[in-house]
Amino acid sequence: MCDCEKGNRSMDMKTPRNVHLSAFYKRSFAFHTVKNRMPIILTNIIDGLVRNKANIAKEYGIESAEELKTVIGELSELKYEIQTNKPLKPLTSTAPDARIYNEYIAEQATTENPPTHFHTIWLLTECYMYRRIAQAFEKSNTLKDYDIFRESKQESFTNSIKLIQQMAKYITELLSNIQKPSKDDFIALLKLNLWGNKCDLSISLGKMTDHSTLFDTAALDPHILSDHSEQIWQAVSDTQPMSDIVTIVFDNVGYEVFTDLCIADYIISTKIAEKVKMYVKTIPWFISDVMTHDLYWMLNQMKTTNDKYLKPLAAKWSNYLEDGTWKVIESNFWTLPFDYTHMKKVNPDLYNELSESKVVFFKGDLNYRKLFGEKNWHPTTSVEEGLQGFHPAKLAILRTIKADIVCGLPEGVAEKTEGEDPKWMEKGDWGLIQYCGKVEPIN
Ligand SMILES: O=P(O)(O)OC[C@@]1(O)O[C@H](CO)[C@@H](O)[C@@H]1O
Ligand SMILES: [Mn+2]
Repeated sequence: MCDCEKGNRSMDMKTPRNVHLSAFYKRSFAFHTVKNRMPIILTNIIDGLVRNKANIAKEYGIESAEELKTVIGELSELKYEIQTNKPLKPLTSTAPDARIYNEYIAEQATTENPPTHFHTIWLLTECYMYRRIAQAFEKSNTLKDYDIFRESKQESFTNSIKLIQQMAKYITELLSNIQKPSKDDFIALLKLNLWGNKCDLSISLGKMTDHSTLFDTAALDPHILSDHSEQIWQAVSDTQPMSDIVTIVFDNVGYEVFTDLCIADYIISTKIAEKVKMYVKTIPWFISDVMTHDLYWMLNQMKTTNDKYLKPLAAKWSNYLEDGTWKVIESNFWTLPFDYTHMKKVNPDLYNELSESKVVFFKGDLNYRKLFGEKNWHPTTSVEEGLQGFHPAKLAILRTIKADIVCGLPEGVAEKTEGEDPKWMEKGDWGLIQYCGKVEPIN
C-alpha cells in the first residue's frame, strides 16, 4: 500500500516526488499518469502506427515496413515495462544524452532496488518514456527522423485556426502605427499567452479539444491564482537594460506557440528588446512540444492561407528569423529528466546563455515542474524559495496548472480553489503568471 493510498499527505519537500509516494491525500496525478495516462498515450501511438503503416511505407520506402514492426515491438515492450513496474532499462542509444540519462537512472538506485516506473521520480519516468519512444525510431535506418507526433501537432494548428486568425487580427491591429509599449497592451498579451498553454496534447492524451473561449481573457481572469503581470511589465519595460535580449523557452505548438510569436513580435516592434531567443526541443516531446520543423511548418501554413493577417505576419516573422532578430535555438537539455537545479552543473553554458537575457519566459506545466524541482511545496512557498537557487535571469513563468505542484499562492487560495474544483491541479483550468526578479549568475 503506497502512501498516497494510506490517505496521508506526506509533505516531503526535500526530495523530488516519487510516483508511489507522491504526497497528496488522494491518489496523486503522478500515480494516475503512470498507471493510466502513459499507457494510454503509448497505446494511441502504437494504434496510430498500425493504422498508418501503408502511408508510412509509401513515404519512407517499402523497407521501412519491417523496421516499423520492430518499432511497434519496442513501444509495446515499453508499455509492458511501465504497466508491470519494471526497472527503467538503460537507453541503448549512442546519442550523448543517453549516457546522461543512464547515469541519472543509476544514481536513483538504492542498495536494494533499481528505480522502477512506479518507484522513482515522476519527472524521470515520464521524460524517460518519451526518450525511449524517440530511441525506438532513432535505432532504425529508414524511420530515424520520423516525428511520431507530427500529425497531431499539425492538427493542433488546424484545429485552432479560428483562434489563431482572431489572434492574428488582434496583434496586427495592436502593432499598426505602434510607437512605444504600453503596460495594458503587454499585460493583455501575457494573459492571452498564458491561456494558450491550455492547448496541450499531452494532457488531452493526443485528443483535439475545443479552445474557442481562450480569447476572452477577461472571463478567465478569476482563474488566474497568482498574477505578477505588473512585475513582469516592470522588468521588460526597464529602460536601463542589462541586455537587449528576451528569451522564451517554448512549450506547445499550435495556438500556444502562435501567441508566443505574437509576444515576441510585440517585444521587437516596441523596442522592448532587439533580439528574442526561442528554445525548442530536439526530439518529439510530450506530444505537442515545439521542434524547429514545427515552427517552420506553421510559418509555411500561414504563408499559404489567404488570411489577410496571417500572410503578412508570416512574411515579417520569417524575416525576423532570417536576419537574426529572432533566433531559434535547439538544446537537448530541455528533454533531459532533470529539474532546473541541475542546469548549472549539467549545462553551465546554457545557464550562462540564459543569463544574457533581460527576462526569460518559461512556458507551461512541464517547465513549471522542472523549475520547482518536482517537489511537494506548500502552495504558499514563495516563487524564489521554490526555485532553489535557479536564478540565471529575471524569470517570467506562465503556466496553466496541469500537475499537482504549485508555489507562490497567497494564503488560503489553494484551499479555496480545491473546494471549488477538486481537480484544479489537473485540467489546466487555473493559471499562474509568476515572476522572480532575483538574478544569480554562475559564480
Ligand atoms: O508542459 P505542458 O505542455 O503545459 O504540460 C505537460 C503535461 O501535459 O504533461 C504532464 C502530465 O503528463 C504534466 O506536466 C502536464 O499535464
Ligand atoms: Mn508541452
